Amino acid sequence: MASAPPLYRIEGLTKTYGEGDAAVQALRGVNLDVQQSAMVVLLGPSGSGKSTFLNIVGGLDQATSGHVHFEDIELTSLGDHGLTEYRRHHVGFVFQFYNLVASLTARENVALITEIAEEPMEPAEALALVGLESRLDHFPTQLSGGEQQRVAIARAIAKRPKVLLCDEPTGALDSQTGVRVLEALDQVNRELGTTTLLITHNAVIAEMADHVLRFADGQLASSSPNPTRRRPGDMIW
Ligand SMILES: Nc1ncnc2c1ncn2[C@@H]1O[C@H](COP(=O)(O)OP(=O)(O)OP(=O)(O)O)[C@@H](O)[C@H]1O
Repeated sequence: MASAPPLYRIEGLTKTYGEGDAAVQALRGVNLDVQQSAMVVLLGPSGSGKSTFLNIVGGLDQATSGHVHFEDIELTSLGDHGLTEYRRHHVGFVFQFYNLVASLTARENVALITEIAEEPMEPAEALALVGLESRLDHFPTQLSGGEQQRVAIARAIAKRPKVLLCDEPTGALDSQTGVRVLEALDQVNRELGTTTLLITHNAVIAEMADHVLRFADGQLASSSPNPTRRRPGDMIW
């Protein structure tokens, strides 16, 4: 049986910030296919281009040259309106800081997104998927950092995006709390098949990936499948 086509096909991607003497080449020609439903972990030193790459793939930033094909859409040919539509329909984001609305409960924070989505999950269902079924009516200040991050994940996946892009989602958390957050991402990837790209500085986290990308100096230094994908709870920090 033929394998499914990749979700993303990325060719010759470059990004230069600024001009002349001040120009910074953040990406210098990245070529990559991302398979449907994969859990992909991105590693690399600070400044190697990971966030720039994720921001372009997520339609938050424009490439300088090259192509990003998402299914039959070529992101690099879209203007601001097209990129906004792409993000709205297909992409969920999780960042290091959770950006929850302090005056709203967990359920209400998730509902903010489901109100504008086409076929969203019930907020309670999204929160149950990340293990927060008993925290629906808690406010952010009544939740731990890890629980707040799991609300942010529920909010990102409640619109059933094809892709979940996570930039240092455990960066502000201790390792035990971080593992619970990674378990939530692992669960979402396995149950919903949401293709997930996750940036981290912690190389151990690569053990939960199907595929590991290592960035160095704006290029992909390596792109390798992981022989055994571990559950986050089985990873040793
Ligand atoms: N908006 C910007 N304007 C100018 N330069 C930028 C901008 N964003 C990123 N850069 C530069 O591009 C390069 C790549 O940055 P990027 O944030 O993608 O790296 P990173 O691998 O995600 O780093 P970190 O792990 O520290 O987040 C760096 O040299 C950075 O200083």
